[in-house]
Amino acid sequence: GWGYAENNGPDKWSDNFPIANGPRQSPIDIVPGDASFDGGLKPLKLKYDPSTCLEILNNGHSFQVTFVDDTDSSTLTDGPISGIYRLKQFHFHWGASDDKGSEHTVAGTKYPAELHLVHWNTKYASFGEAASQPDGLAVVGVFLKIGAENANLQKVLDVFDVIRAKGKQTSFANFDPATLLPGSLDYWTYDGSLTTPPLLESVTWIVCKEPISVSSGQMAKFRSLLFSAEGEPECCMVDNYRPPQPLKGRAVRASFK
Ligand SMILES: NS(=O)(=O)c1ccc(NC(=O)NCCCCO)cc1
Ligand SMILES: [Zn+2]
Repeated sequence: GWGYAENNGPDKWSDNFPIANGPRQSPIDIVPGDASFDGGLKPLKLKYDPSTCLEILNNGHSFQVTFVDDTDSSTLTDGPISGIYRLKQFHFHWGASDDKGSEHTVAGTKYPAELHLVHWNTKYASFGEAASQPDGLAVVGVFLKIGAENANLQKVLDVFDVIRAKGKQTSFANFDPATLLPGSLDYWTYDGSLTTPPLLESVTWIVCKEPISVSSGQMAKFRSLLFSAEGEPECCMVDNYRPPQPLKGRAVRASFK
């Protein structure tokens, strides 16, 4: 299956997923000077209920925290979208060293990691149905920058020992993903895709301008996870990011001046 190695990584994904060369692929390099301020963009409205937090899983590509999404308890509204989008999961992408790891870049700058909060449009019956629609998904991206230890993030890192290998999962209750958001919710937005196979072109991307902090020691903890399953040769989960893709004429709008 697909991965991030030389033989199955981003340069090979188009073999099985030809949409990899499509017109609205993600991530992209965001050039602030090329983004156009849109006064019509509303502030993001994120309303998360910690009691909808369900479990944490190592899926062999990243780790993800999944949420109960059978009611409108944890939602994204306003911002660049219309209607109600429900939180399904959040996950991260990161590098083997602090000089790389984010998927989106800002004027060529790579951050050590990037958080993705994945939401689906409730005008569709399910995440899977929404994922195949051009307005089906909305992903909020938050950059992580090396600095002070992040106590909220540490709550997630503290369970890594039990999900070290691919396929491991454990219950993870009462975590509030709002604690991982930056102080300012200024954002850039553009039409894009999933950044991993199936690379579906169904994502309204909402990338926050302000990063959150992570310490170098915490980044080392991310790198203690494994791409490999128990009983397989150990392969550290690092560099699980897709590089920026061609903009192909897309507009990037800014919610701020
Ligand atoms: N990195 S990302 O663009 O935020 C992302 C989010 C979800 C997924 N995929 C996912 O949740 N499920 C895969 C199956 C989608 C079709 O049902 C892949 C990439
Ligand atoms: Zn992602």
